[in-house]
Amino acid sequence: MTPRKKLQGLVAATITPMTPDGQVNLLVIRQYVDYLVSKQNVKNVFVNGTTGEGLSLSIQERKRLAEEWVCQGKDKLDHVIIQVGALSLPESQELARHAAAIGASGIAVIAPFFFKPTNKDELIAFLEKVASEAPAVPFYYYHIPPLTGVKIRIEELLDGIKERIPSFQGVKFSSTDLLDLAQCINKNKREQFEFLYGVDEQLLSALAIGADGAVGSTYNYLGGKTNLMLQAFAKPDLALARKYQFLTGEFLNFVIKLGFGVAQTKAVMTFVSGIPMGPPRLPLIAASEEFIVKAKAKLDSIVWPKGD
Ligand SMILES: CC(=O)N[C@H](C=O)[C@@H](O)[C@H](O)[C@H](O)CO
Ligand SMILES: CC(=O)C(=O)O
Repeated sequence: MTPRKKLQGLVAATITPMTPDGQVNLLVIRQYVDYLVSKQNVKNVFVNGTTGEGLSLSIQERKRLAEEWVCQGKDKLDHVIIQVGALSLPESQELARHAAAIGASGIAVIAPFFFKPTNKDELIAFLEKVASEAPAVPFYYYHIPPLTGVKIRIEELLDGIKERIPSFQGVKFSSTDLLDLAQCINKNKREQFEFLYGVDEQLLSALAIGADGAVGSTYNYLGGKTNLMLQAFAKPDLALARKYQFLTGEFLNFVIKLGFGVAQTKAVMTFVSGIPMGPPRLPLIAASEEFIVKAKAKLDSIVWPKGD
């Protein structure tokens, strides 16, 4: 496999823009790319994941979106990772082949979550069948146990994984189990795997333990502030890094209490960026006007550290 730049820093888990009548709106992806790069300083994206409602889209919609992100991201984005996981193995394989054909920089696979793998061997068997359809494309496992119910620990999963999946590159780690993350990082130093953390409200803790970067929904609209947290951490100016984590956390803590999910993320991104993200797809229901008013007031009230 050709050597590539290790993925570090922030990756925006992209929202899937929709028209008011619920069609995927490809026309705003170009503007979306420019917004992420110029306003949030975020140059990596993770498409068709949780935030992108990837599992609520048809295969055709997923392919068209992946194509649009790769096409619009050309010469602007560093990495375009496509989430190709699906409940059906052949569909997942088809999406993996498609991602490879259009030149995606990586693929990620979420664990099947209706019939669930109950142990490491079952999970690896599934992942291997998908990865082998795109053998030259860096492969990420997407670990999100609160949504999939698949709780197989990553420490266990990674043991010997390169022999089964030679393209294995890393994990998108959306679990609060920092002990598991720490053990993975400690045991896999030689492998150069990438650990991308996915619980935005506690990214600083994951960085402290050695995460390389992060994939998350909030980097769509708080990417700039979170980049400043990363810079402070690298310096290191821990007091400043904490300040950023406390403030982004203050916003998330507030909206989580109101009820916060992908529908609300779409609404927040719409008022912050000005790009119409539209409604979510059923079974998700659009955020209420009351939520939007309160969330906007909260975000506007936050006083960020000076020098920014
Ligand atoms: C469950 C979920 O959507 N997790 C996202 C990524 O994995 C996060 O980016 C969260 O949206 C974020 O941490 C806010 O809670
Ligand atoms: C947060 C994330 O990574 C996702 O939406 O898939």
